[in-house]
Amino acid sequence: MHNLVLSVNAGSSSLKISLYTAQHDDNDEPVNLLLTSSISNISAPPAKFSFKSVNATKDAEPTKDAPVDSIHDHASAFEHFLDHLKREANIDREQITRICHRVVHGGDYHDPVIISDESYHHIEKLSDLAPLHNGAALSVIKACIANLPSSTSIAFFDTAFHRPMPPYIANYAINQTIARKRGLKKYGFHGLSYAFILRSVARFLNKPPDALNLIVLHLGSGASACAIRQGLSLDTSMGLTPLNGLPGATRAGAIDPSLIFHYTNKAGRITHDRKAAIQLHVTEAEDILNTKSGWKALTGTTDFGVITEKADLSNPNPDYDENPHRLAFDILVDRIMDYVGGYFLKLGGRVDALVFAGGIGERSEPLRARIGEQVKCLGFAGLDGSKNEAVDTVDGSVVDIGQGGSQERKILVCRTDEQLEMARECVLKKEFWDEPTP
Ligand SMILES: Nc1ncnc2c1ncn2[C@@H]1O[C@H](COP(=O)(O)OP(=O)(O)O)[C@@H](O)[C@H]1O
Ligand SMILES: CC(=O)OP(=O)(O)O
Ligand SMILES: [Mg+2]
Repeated sequence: MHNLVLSVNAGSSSLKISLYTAQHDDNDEPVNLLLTSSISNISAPPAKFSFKSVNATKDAEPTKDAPVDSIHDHASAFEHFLDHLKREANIDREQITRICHRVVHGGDYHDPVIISDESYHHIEKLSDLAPLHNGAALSVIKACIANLPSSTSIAFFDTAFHRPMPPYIANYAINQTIARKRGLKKYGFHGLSYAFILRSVARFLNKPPDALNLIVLHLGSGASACAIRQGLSLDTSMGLTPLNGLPGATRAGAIDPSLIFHYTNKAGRITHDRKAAIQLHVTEAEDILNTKSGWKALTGTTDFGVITEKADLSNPNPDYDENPHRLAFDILVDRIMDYVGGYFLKLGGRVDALVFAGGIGERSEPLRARIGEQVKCLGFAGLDGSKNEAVDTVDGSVVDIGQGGSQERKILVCRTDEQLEMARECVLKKEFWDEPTP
């Protein structure tokens, strides 16, 4: 076996890894999955390690959510994965010829690029604009260069999907000379996920992607919404950085920008994390809003599953001082409504589907139920309760949870897979296979 493609997704709290064989001669699917691994809770230790070979009995026993004390960041998570791969899965590292890396902020890079000194430094320079992400991805890229020297690392960018956003949506109402000089505009993120979702929903609905209008909610540790018009990103809730828009595990989401100067008088001081693999130059305010806010600040947990359990959702008159979990839940529902309502209007009401994705979107049945109820006023038929409960029992990447079978506006769940999106594109792009590996 040779020509294996490893695909690595450094999220803010997780590292998700898949290994595929490249299938250049197969017209149907360019890749074939061999194994998946994920390390979650990286920012809320102990990290949890999972590993599953497609051919589990032959290769290795699956591992699920095993706590690992030695994992404290993305680089140590990746090293743990490599050790496991060597010990348990009987896979020779030399066979891995291409490694795809999800890089959240690409700035003005749109197409995927092979990692070179130049592209590495481009990504490094953007680290301050994605403080929870670019440095983490670079630490994994470094580990690949050290541990898998014969493979080619390729960066794929979350920002690329949002390139078609019209200027009146992507630009802020600030001085445009300064904005252009410094690249201060809305970039948008979770683009690899939105690309996967668009492709999967198009196949599910049997329509070409460029005929689809969607409102997609990618709700994970970082959460964002996206309006897709005729297969192109029209608007998205994250901005210059992944901080804006919906709140997340440790992120505040959109706030009045003046708030930071009232929150702390040290707002502008530059903070330094001496342990960080890449030195960041972010202010105290950015650090607070990125790492000490969101669900963690409101409730003490970053796990939205725990928040949902403790939210006492059947209580119609919650006491928010007594129950911060309910406050967190209701804040998320409220902010989602802002985007769903706004995007519905921007799409002129022509919406083929509302799609839930990401760790929360795929697993939180109560959150989907609440949103499903609220969007009825927009002409959605509402959720089918039993389909909503049974999502985990249905195979495939897309599940219809709406009432009836033929609604005009569907409500769907999509099991998003950024690793697969990158690996497919890697195999389909001839340029990544023409050059001999270094
Ligand atoms: N059963 C559940 N119900 C609601 N939320 C869940 C559940 N299980 C996991 N989650 C949430 O999913 C989040 C992880 O989402 P994911 O998209 O995998 O994260 P990342 O942004 O790191 O890629 C966790 O932080 C947790 O809050
Ligand atoms: C962009 C972003 O926030 O990604 P994640 O949700 O994976 O942290
Ligand atoms: Mg993610």
